[in-house]
Amino acid sequence: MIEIRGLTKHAREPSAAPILRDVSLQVPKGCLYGLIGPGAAGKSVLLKLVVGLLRADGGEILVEGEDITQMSELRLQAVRTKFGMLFQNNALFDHLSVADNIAFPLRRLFSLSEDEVAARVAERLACVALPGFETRMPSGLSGGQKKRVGVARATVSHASIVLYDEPAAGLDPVTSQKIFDLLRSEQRASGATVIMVSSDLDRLLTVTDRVGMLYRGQLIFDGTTEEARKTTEPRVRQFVHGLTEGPL
Ligand SMILES: Nc1ncnc2c1ncn2[C@@H]1O[C@H](COP(=O)(O)OP(=O)(O)OP(=O)(O)O)[C@@H](O)[C@H]1O
Repeated sequence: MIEIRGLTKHAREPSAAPILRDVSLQVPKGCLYGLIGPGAAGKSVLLKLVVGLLRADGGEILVEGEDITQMSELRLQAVRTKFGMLFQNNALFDHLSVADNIAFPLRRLFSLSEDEVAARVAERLACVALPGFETRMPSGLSGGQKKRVGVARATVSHASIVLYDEPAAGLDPVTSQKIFDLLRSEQRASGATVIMVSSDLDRLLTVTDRVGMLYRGQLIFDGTTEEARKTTEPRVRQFVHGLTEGPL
């Protein structure tokens, strides 16, 4: 369970509007939560605050009951073992093989034998339909394959919370749908709590349980996927249905 209360993040320039303003939402345990909103609404910043990569200027972020906004870096590192994350633009390490990329969080956060690491990597590669790709280098992979390696890395430590930032950006429609289906089946199998940012609303909403919409740093909608589809809130309705006419 992730509970965000009154979260505020100021912009670097004091005169600019805050990046996030008094955002409160709950992501229940085992929920796949879709975070939507126009560009620069604050979605990526919210994910970075939840994982403690950025510090909040106000409010609380309770991760399984513990407020991470007040934690020391040392304590945060321990809490990060609960997290898996797929960043925007894959963020694979180009100088590391596929296997070393996937093993990275395992080696950093846990003390496992190399045999155990290799077994976990092979199992993850099979799950993302890339069996035997261990020794390949990221530069030799297609965009969709890189995303799948990213999914393997985000889920290799069996994290109870997984954050995905634009997991299918830049992929063709069929590959995108396969990535979303993969993320959904991973989430069902693991029971993880997931927050997913995506601008591919048509596909995102086929896999989410709940949806939140950020607009200019404020949460203007929080509800089930069904409620998001049926809402009469003009900005949310326009965004969810991709309408050209409306207040946005
Ligand atoms: N590390 C940071 N420190 C300060 N400001 C930041 C940081 N990262 C992003 N911003 C600013 O915060 C605002 C929100 O950015 P964010 O990346 O969260 O938007 P987003 O909703 O994810 O947009 P997009 O869909 O375009 O990726 C932007 O104005 C951006 O310039």
